[in-house]
Amino acid sequence: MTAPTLELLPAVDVRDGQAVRLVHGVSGSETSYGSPLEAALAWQASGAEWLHLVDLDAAFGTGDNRSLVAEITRAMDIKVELSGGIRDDATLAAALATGCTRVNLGTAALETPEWAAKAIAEHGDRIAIGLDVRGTTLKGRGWTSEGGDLYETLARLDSEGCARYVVTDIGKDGTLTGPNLELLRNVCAATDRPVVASGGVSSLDDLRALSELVPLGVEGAIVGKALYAKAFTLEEALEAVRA
Ligand SMILES: O=C(O)c1ccccc1NCC(=O)[C@H](O)[C@H](O)COP(=O)(O)O
Repeated sequence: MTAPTLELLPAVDVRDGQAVRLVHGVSGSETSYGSPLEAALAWQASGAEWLHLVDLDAAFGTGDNRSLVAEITRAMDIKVELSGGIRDDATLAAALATGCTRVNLGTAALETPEWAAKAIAEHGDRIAIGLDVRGTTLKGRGWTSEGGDLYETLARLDSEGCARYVVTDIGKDGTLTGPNLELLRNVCAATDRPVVASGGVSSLDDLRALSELVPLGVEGAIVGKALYAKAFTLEEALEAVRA
């Protein structure tokens, strides 16, 4: 039997209707890359099986791009993971109604844990929890507010039946400095649920290093800046994780 390959999730982060990249997730640090729909379609045409689609305005509380994000999700033939500002019944219902494969809850898991637990119980595998950390401290509200200890929260979410975690080292995000492999190893040691790695991928070697963590529980990797900066193509990335 062949070992599973690392899933790749090219990212489209949307701010004010544009595809952007941030550095360390800081509002105002964005570089614009034009139409998010065109970016999403381009990743799909390049062979992506997943799209990681983030509404940054909803995450930061500076408005939202919900109708655009829904339009992009509906235009995709591939699986879509939706993130950003999904924090209550209305935003969760709207996100799930787009037909996305799953949604990421971040802030809600920290600020309204009972609501997040209910969402996990009701929607199972369609809910992933985004664990966005500096060191081992979780961050919410577009990574601006403190949200407690990573490992305590992970234990709580495991006990509530969370299906999957998306783990971002904010210090690495958008910096092209390589993923935090130690953090990912530690998270995989603390949970038996699959982990999607996010933040910092800069090279095909980074993707090969993440592939080596698949047996530990790393299921996928979100890739943003490296693709937009043309450090490699998505086709090359897909080939590298297959090899
Ligand atoms: O995902 C969120 O909800 C979010 C909220 C606030 C700021 C950033 C957010 N997400 C960013 C991403 O998911 C990035 O696209 C991803 O980590 C890729 O990082 P990189 O490859 O380093 O560009």
